Amino acid sequence: MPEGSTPALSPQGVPYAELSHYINADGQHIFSRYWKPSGSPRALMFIVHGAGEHCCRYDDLAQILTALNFLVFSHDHVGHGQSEGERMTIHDFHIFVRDNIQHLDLMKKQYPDLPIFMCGHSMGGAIAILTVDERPDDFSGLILISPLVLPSPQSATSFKVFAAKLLNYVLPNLSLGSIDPSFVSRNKKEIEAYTTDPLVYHGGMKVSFGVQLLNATSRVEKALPLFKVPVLLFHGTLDKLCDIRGSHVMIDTIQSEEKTLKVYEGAFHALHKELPEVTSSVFQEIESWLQQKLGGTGSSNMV
Ligand SMILES: O=C(c1ccc2nc(C3CCCCC3)oc2c1)N1CC(N2CCN(c3ncccn3)CC2)C1
Repeated sequence: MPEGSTPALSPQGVPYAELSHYINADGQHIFSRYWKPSGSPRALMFIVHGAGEHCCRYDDLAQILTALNFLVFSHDHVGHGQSEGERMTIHDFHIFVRDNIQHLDLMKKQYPDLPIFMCGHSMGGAIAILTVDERPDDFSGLILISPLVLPSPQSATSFKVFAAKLLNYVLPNLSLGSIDPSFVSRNKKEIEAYTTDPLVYHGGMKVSFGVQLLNATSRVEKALPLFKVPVLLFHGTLDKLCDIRGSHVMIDTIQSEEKTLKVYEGAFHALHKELPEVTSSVFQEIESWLQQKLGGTGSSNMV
């Protein structure tokens, strides 16, 4: 460290020298996380978290994947968790995709011969779709948990969309309010864990961020007709944040030979943080789909 210079600190005041991270194209420190299997890895899994949360919330899923000898990696998007950047603020949604591709290339360099899968939740699902769309040959499969493909009709009526786009010019930092976690999961323990997590952003979503999410849904819609990578999709019928119709549109539009949509009756948005019977089913489905991808042939079905 040159004399006199102060060490770069995370938003929580931890020196980045003590944290795994990479530096993105804008010179921002992006906190990264790695879960390594005990043996030599047979594949890589890139986990992409959603808006307001952070990658360490995916430890449960990562543990299951390392038991399958996956090396799991992820990072906190700019403006999230332990990464730099104004909280939940982005002027171009593509920055999330750009940073994803940078991390992907770092891991490809380190593990050039391993197949790579990606798993995204909610906004992270949109980021994952757009990342795979840019690098289709880099991925052996994509897993999506309640992805943001279409906004829910409640949160994005045409009046609200029009108002948000207009407001974005005059009051981009105006809060649209924050998510009620009880709308997102029926699991009281998970709701408590989320609401007390200091790395989660509990502030309201800014108008400018909501507009970027809308832009993302338009980009995703354009990407679907040419999408060919194998997909495993999960969606709850009572998702109030990301409309399940988006997953139906996706499964009907993509050209992937192997595509599966698992619908969970009565389940809310965060399927990986839902009632135990839902979350364990999702994790079991992920396990068997990956085992089949790495060992058997693919198939296409919807249940
Ligand atoms: O990525 C999202 C997210 C959040 C808000 C959104 N609003 C939209 C609309 C808004 C209008 C314009 C079009 C898009 O999409 C969103 C996606 N995430 C991750 C999810 N969080 C919710 C809270 N979580 C939670 N809550 C309770 C228990 C466990 N986890 C973690 C996951 C929400």
